[in-house]
Amino acid sequence: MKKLLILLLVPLFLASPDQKVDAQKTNFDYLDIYDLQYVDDPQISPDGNTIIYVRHQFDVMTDRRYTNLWSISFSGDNHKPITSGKLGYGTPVWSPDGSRIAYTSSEDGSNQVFVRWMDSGATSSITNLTHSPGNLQWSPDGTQLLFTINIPAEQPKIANLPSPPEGAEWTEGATVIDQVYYQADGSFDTLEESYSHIYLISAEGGAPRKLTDGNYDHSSPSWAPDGGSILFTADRSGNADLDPNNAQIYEMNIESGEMTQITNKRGPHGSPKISPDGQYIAYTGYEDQFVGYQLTDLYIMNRDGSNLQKISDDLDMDVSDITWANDSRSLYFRYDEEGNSKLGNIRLNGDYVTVASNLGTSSIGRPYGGGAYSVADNGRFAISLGSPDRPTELAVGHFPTRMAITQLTNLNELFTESKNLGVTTEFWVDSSVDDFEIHGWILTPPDFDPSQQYPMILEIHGGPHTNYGPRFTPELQLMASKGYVVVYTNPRGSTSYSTEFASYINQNYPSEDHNDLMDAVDYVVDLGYIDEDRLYITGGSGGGVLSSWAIGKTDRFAAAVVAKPVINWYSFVLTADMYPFFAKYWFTEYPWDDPEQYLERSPISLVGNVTTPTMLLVGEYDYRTPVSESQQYYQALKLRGVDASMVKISDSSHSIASTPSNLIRKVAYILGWFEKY
Ligand SMILES: CC(=O)N[C@@H](C)C(=O)N[C@@H](C)C(=O)O
Repeated sequence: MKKLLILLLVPLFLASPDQKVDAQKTNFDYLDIYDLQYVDDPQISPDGNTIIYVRHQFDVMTDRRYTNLWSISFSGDNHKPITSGKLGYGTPVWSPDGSRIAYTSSEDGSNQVFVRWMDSGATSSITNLTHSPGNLQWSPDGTQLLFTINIPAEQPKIANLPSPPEGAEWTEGATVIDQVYYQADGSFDTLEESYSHIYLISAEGGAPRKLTDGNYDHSSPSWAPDGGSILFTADRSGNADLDPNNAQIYEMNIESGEMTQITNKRGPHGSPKISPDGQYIAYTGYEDQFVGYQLTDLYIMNRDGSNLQKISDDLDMDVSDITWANDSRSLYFRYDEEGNSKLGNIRLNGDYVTVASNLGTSSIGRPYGGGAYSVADNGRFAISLGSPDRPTELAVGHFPTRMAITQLTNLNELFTESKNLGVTTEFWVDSSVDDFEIHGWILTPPDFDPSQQYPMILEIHGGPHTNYGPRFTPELQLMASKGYVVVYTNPRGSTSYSTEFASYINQNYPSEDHNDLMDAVDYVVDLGYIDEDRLYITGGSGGGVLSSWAIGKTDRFAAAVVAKPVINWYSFVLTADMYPFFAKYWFTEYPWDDPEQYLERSPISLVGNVTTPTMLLVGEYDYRTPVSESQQYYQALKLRGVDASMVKISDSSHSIASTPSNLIRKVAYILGWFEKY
């Protein structure tokens, strides 16, 4: 695999000239993050003439991300705002005739559905909801909209408490928890028990009609082309919480409310969509094997569920975000291939082609995959276009004629013109343990000169079933701008290569993924410009697992920052927010039945070897890899007399990069720790 590519790339890399810095430009610095602008969720009109997209910006005074809707024609003219201000406007959807858009906004204080008439600009909120709407879907005739909201269930009452005397100041009280999911990373408060339901509302407003019932979650609603019924997914078994990953597809007749279950195989059945000719249902998913990673495939079947066929056999990469082509003969889909996020088109016989590459996200953190697209009836499409050198912009193209993909926006032109950035170079390295080849990237500092010696940071991704790629990453650019060579890779377990590569670490994590990381370090060190006394290691979440595992195996790193790690799988599955999934899919037994299985792959089992000065870094409200994981490692290191510190980031969930100031803190503490050693 990839031998030829290595031969081509390595000499190219070795021959690369010094990176010249422009004296007129300054290096990318912490506060520059607030100047970045990102394009997201581009929605092309049904006639392909206009694109509405969501523009992300950051406010340095409130430290918040705000979003507005902008409009631009397919030719790139007439670029103008639809909304303005420092609030949240998002999820735009065109009505089928292109005369209106629906979107959600918090401009009235709480999130509501809005409709805008495109010719006059008249805009109105059409809901008065007490909970945030999502998944807006126009009916085919444009008269109605579907949406979902989370409705709280009745809360338990265990104690009959006396009321405090008039004027008394008692403490707050108690939080009563009796549901399986009582915390979710990103929500700082304890969760109320709630269920997602589908609603229907007239596109001109009025009282919404609740279509679904019961204590079950209902997701991904979509219309049948005749408007008479809808599809959605739900796990109505009554045991969805403890037995996750098992959503089935249902069809509901809108008039009668009658519901038919269409699928029955155990496993996730995601995003069902009926073909425009009404003949087929397409969905993404798999038949559950109860393992940490399984490939998400694309299936089609008849409307009644018969003649089920997997059509993505040739792809061997996860399929997401499917959209039927207008002629019902193919589907557009998103996938990641070798660390590159792409838009594809697949015919019903399984033949597929890449329509566009380098899709980008609006993340200011690390270089994870993702991206968004939409396609008009005539094959014109809009994508969020990424690049290693700038934030995500808007681009358009046409399928199947394959007109050149044209970047329409340049929101960051002045930024990129005034900044010296690090340069990203790809490499592949042979695994030292088997036949896999490991893909990675080197981000060199703006003034890089290969005849000099540089400190190097190995930065490791989490998931573990995700991928990094040559994408714009403010987090790692900040490290490069401070003079570090930053190396990041996709060790085995990463997605976007093959099922064999991603599933290698099923119930086997960490394992040879550690060797892959060390092979990448050896490769870059051998290039001759790394000061081996200044090798550093960091990584977050799954990357926290692998960085703490690494310092238990080797003392080659001068210092480590283990960010939001899992240190002890036993405690992790009993404290993490998604514990039913982790316990059932990442391990074969519960921890009390087989503690050995948990301990042997826990970084805490290697802490007795660690001599590397180590900082732990975690968000104070991280409910995915809870603070107690970092504490265990910190306390063990202290007991052993190893240099250690622990940084708890205030007001932060697992997604430290979701607030600019917290991302800045994360990088500054990492670099501060490395500078000490
Ligand atoms: C499935 C999941 O949430 N895994 C976490 C342990 C993780 O590694 N998250 C990654 C994506 C991160 O970088 O936060």
